[in-house]
Amino acid sequence: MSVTVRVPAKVNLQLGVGPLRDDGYHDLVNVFHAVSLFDEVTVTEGPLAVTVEGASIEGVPTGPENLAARAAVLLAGHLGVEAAASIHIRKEIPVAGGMAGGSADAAAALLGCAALWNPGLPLKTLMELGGQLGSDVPFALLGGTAVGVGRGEVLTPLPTSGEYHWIFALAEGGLSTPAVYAECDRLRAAFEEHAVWPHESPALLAALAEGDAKALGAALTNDLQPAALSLMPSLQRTIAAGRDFGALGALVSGSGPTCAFLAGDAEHAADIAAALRGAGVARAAVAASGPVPGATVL
Ligand SMILES: C[C@@](CO)(OP(=O)(O)O)[C@H](O)COP(=O)(O)OP(=O)(O)OC[C@H]1O[C@@H](n2ccc(N)nc2=O)[C@H](O)[C@@H]1O
Ligand SMILES: Nc1ncnc2c1ncn2[C@@H]1O[C@H](COP(=O)(O)OP(=O)(O)O)[C@@H](O)[C@H]1O
Repeated sequence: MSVTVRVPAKVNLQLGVGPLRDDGYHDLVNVFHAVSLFDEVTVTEGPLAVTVEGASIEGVPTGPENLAARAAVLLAGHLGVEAAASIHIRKEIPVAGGMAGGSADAAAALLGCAALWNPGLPLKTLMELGGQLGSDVPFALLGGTAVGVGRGEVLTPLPTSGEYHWIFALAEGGLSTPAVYAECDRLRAAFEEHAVWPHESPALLAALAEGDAKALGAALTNDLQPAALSLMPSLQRTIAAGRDFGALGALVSGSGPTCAFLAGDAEHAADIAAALRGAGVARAAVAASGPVPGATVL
């Protein structure tokens, strides 16, 4: 028997990063938004294995360290069953791109394996297990738009109106999430900036509730952006180009290096994507929309 799960990428609409905690993590205010770039994960009963296909899959492990395999092993342990899951990942989400592709695959594997081994398992249990695998995994199960606090794993769905049109400029190569957090701490220390306790942005929440893309564009923020730009200065040109081409908002997605641009409608998004491709400031530029549902069995 086999189950296929479709799971979305995320962009962070607000990433407020608090001080470094004793456990090596930062307290966050992390406004997640699921967008229509998807990985597809097929789980088939059989010996534990991972295969990956996609146009750009360099760096994705196929051994037990793949987050999808770790998810299968964690769930099997929780249920007291054998981790008999042969996992195939069709990758569209950029790797190490700040769009939570690995977390998405872990979420999809949890849902797919649960469908095979214990179909009645509550989503809440899967989200708790997901939080043990990575801070972004619970959101990939939930989808939509939500604010995450703690490490980002304690989620509250946010009310939104309408559909938002995005362009994602993909970079050559990736950025390591721990390295970007470490660079954020280094820059803060170097400039004697004291990390303040982050709060949800009232302007952002109002824009989302009203479906006001222009106001949302103006309210997008990412405290990791200076660190990502410091590690990959070429991203400054990418961000500037998107603004020049009329994006309503522009920022690095999470820990980067993918850059996200907000457009007024689908046509505007297609125009900005074409202009970014023509300007040669990105490996690729793809249009997508949000919010979309979280991991879903097909
Ligand atoms: C930055 C964000 C924004 O959503 O994602 P990406 O943009 O990389 O996808 C997340 O905070 C990444 O979440 P995730 O990729 O699940 O990270 P984890 O596996 O939990 O942690 C990896 C490492 O990132 C750092 N980390 C992560 C979360 C957090 N709140 N504080 C941290 O300092 C720690 O160094 C940790 O060891
Ligand atoms: N299923 C997976 N897909 C992608 N990367 C994975 C996966 N499992 C483990 N990884 C590792 O996680 C790293 C971060 O990948 P990813 O989740 O795509 O990026 P980000 O954390 O920037 O959103 C990769 O470089 C890779 O080594």
